[in-house]
Amino acid sequence: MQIQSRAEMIKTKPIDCLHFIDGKYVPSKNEKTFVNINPATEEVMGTVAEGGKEEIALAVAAAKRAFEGSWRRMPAGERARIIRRIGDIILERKDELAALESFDTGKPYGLASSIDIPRAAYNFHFFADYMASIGTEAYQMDDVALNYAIRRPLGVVGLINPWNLPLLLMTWKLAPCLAAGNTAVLKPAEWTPMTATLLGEICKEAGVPDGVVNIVHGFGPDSAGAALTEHPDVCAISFTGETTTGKHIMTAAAKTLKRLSYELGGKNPNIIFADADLDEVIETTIKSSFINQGEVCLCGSRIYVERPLYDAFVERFTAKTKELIVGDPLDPNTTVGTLISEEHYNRVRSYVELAVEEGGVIETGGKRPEHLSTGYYLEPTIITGLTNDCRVVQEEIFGPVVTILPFDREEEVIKQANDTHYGLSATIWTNDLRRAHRVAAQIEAGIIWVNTWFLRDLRTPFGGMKQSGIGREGGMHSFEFYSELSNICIKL
Ligand SMILES: O=C(O)C(=O)/C=C/C=C/O
Repeated sequence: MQIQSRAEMIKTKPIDCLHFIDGKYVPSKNEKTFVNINPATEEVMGTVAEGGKEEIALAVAAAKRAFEGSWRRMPAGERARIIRRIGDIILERKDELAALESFDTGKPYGLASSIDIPRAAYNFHFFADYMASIGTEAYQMDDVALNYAIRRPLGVVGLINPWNLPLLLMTWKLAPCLAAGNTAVLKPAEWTPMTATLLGEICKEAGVPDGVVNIVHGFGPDSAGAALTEHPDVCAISFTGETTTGKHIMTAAAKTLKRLSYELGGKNPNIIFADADLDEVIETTIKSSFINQGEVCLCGSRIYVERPLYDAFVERFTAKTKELIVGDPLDPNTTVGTLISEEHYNRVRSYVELAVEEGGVIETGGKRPEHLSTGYYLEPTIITGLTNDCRVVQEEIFGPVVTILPFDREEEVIKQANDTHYGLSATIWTNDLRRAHRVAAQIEAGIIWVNTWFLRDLRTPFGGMKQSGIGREGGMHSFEFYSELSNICIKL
């Protein structure tokens, strides 16, 4: 059955994407567009307006007007009600959004429907509630003076978003940005424009005033992305994506001294001690290795197993991996969909070839499934026999590819886990409570899970260290980024 005919079953069709500026859908001034490819069919499923300097200028001007207009003066309770309503409408349109997210990314429809879209709605619900509870600080200087801090919004904020969890990550930024009273210009990833486009009308329907949320499609360099990072009226940029792109944005933003929040790349260790519960480890490690085709910055792609458990783990994990179903993202039985694009597919494939050159053993996967001649499909891949200094163990692959290395001592695996210029997340499996705390405290990562993975409390600090990011978002940390504090000292 053709993939598109399954889409009929889901009753959603791909959409052409215009910019959303000042509350209206508009094409680029120069009418330029680019094509949107469905990664499962490799066919053009629509066109996308290609924005540049001009569209960014219009969007930032609209955001500035809206900021100076009603939005920043809106009572927090009213703003919270509108933000909560955005979450409600996302849930009302879940099936449509999940289908579009699956068309754009090639991820299984079931994953978009169960994780991506509900979490996008929750991002708004969480920050609508959280904003009511935040305070600031006050200090008495004996009977001489009283100090108290007030919190103000920044103004116009640029949000630059990745293609792996498009709506989840865009709303992870937009919700607190709005809750803090800012206005926003969003630049979706060029490969995933459709749910971002719908977010415009969803915000409008929820009561967001025109100009508060603006969406401009386009590319990075010499396009909408670059223009956003250079615009003098944009006072902050929150970016999720590759470390190299982050460095380019920092250079551009320096000229106007923009505040930056970065969640960048990762090459996350998954450390499994011999005392761990193997059934539990296997079940979760299948997810932390291959969910979303391994295209999650938090995936534990470097697996380290204590030697007594190594053979049993490799055998059981490989067998379980072979049971994963690679296929049509719209098929309810599919657990692994396509990679995002031909370019990314070739890049991930090249790492599998490199692994063999570096002496690795492909325990399973590494190829296009025979029965899938069209679409950017790659089998989940397990590689053993490498050493920690191999490029395949050091470099972010961002695909369904993991390496497994044995270790003998705690000190050794901590050293190996930290031997990377990344520092985003880590997973530790052990039932030894003291060891769990001791090892976690020594792993250089911003987010560390023990006996679980991707369990998210949105109040917690979220972000990476080293080359994996700058700053934290989540709970109060988001408000720290999306607002300014002023201390007022009153002489008594
Ligand atoms: O769970 C989150 O809030 C989040 O930011 C996930 C990021 C995943 C990136 O690939």
